[in-house]
Amino acid sequence: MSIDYDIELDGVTFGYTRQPVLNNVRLQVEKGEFASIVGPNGGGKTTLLKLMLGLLKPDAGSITMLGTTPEKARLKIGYMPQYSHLDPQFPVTVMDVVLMGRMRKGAMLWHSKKDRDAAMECLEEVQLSPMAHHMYSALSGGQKQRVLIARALACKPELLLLDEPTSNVDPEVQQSLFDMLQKLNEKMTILLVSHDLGFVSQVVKSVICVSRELVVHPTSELNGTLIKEIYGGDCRLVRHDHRCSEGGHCHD
Ligand SMILES: Nc1ncnc2c1ncn2[C@@H]1O[C@H](COP(=O)(O)OP(=O)(O)OP(=O)(O)O)[C@@H](O)[C@H]1O
Repeated sequence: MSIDYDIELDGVTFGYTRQPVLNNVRLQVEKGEFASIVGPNGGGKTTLLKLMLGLLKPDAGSITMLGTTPEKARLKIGYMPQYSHLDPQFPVTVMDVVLMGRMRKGAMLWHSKKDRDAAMECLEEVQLSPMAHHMYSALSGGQKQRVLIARALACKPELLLLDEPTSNVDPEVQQSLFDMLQKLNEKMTILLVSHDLGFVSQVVKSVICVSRELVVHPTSELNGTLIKEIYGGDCRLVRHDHRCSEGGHCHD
């Protein structure tokens, strides 16, 4: 039986200058997978996501997303960027922010009832529908993250790419984001970038380490030596007990 991959990179090399940021990257993420990219600052994680979205073009190698080119697949990929360019004080409602995810090239500036219904469904998904008409600026950090995830969901994606979804939120909020992402993973493939190996090792089935080269590990392989390899000498050790099997993943 052939395996269905949502993300396939073969021999991808890319550099902003002559110096490559990513070198000969090979990667396959199966449909339904929950995978994470980890690695040191400047290791090329965000660059890898931008290549997957077709926002950057590889110097060598090929990228297949949802069985087609990144450009063609883009409408079926929900993307939450690392730092939202949205001014947190900008006077927009929660609904306005989610509707931004429904905007298409050449689309009108007004939104149809269908758009509004779809945006409300996404807010229900992240348990924020009662706040649809609240000002975005009045929300907590964790609620803002949820709204941005709802915006990424608004295009009804088959694949969700999240760049640092847990930055600037406290452990309790991280836990609720974690629960929410696991629920979403029942319906779509998720790839997230995170510095937080503690968070990642609880959630995902495989960890993709990016530091110019790329290595994929099952989360069960994560240990102090490997973490040092990923992040360099000075790092916080994260202990976790976690097993992966074909039937899914579970905690000891
Ligand atoms: N637009 C750009 N022009 C030139 N160099 C860039 C550009 N964007 C990123 N870089 C460089 O490419 C390298 C990889 O950057 P990237 O943002 O992909 O890393 P990252 O792993 O996401 O880092 P972080 O964890 O800090 O977000 C870095 O050395 C960065 O300085």
